[in-house]
Amino acid sequence: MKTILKVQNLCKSFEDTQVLNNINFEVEEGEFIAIMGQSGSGKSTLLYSISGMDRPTSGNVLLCGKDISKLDDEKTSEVRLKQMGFIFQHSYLLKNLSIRDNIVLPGFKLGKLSREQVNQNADTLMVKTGIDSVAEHDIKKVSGGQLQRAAICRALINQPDILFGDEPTGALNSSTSREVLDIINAVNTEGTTVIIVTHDVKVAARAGTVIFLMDGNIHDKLTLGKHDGDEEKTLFREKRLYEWLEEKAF
Ligand SMILES: Nc1ncnc2c1ncn2[C@@H]1O[C@H](COP(=O)(O)OP(=O)(O)OP(=O)(O)O)[C@@H](O)[C@H]1O
Repeated sequence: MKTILKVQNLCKSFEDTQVLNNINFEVEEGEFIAIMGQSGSGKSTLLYSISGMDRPTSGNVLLCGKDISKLDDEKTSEVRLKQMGFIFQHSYLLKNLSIRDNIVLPGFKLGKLSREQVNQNADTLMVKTGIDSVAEHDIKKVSGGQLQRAAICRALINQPDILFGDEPTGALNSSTSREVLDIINAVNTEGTTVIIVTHDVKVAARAGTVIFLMDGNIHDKLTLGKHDGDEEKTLFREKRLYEWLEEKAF
């Protein structure tokens, strides 16, 4: 297996408050990592520092062997557009644009493929995620679950190496959340590396490895192995994770 992301001695401070202390970990291509930890432990700060959304105070972040932590803003944006996809709790789709137009936008911006090819790829993604019937709808006229699926399609339009998520199902009800998680698992099974921050055991139990942050340090890791979609095994994974978190007094 190839290492896709290598985080070395990563520290992050805001003014005189150190939030991340010397974080080290590696992610293999095709892994699914969940980052958990108490509120304020530094989960989002870690996600932003390894995905070019924020700059570490010190340390290195190697993406496919290339240090992205010292790149200027323009180069960082380029790396993010080409190699990373992002989903958040809220979809942040652009108002007054259709679902399709939101999805194709990063593809047009990258300009690697023709507009026709980008549109075809958007069609494939929308069929896969079950939103092809609302492709031309205004984003104000679709459900929260459909919006989040559209956000996933937008994140995947440039075939990123890594899909990052910050509480990607945090605003969804439980059945919609399950459907979105199934999509994320399917994307991962097809080979995209996934790294998400979550408080939710049901979300983290979909990951192969759970990293537990405490006060800006990696306190522990739990290996659950690849999720294969089996519902009974999902329940077992959730139970295993609950027990592990209980040990940590989470
Ligand atoms: N831009 C910022 N400026 C100053 N302090 C910040 C900034 N961003 C985060 N922090 C601080 O860093 C610490 C970690 O925040 P972070 O959002 O990473 O935690 P978290 O584990 O994701 O929390 P939560 O689960 O509540 O979202 C907090 O004390 C927070 O106040």
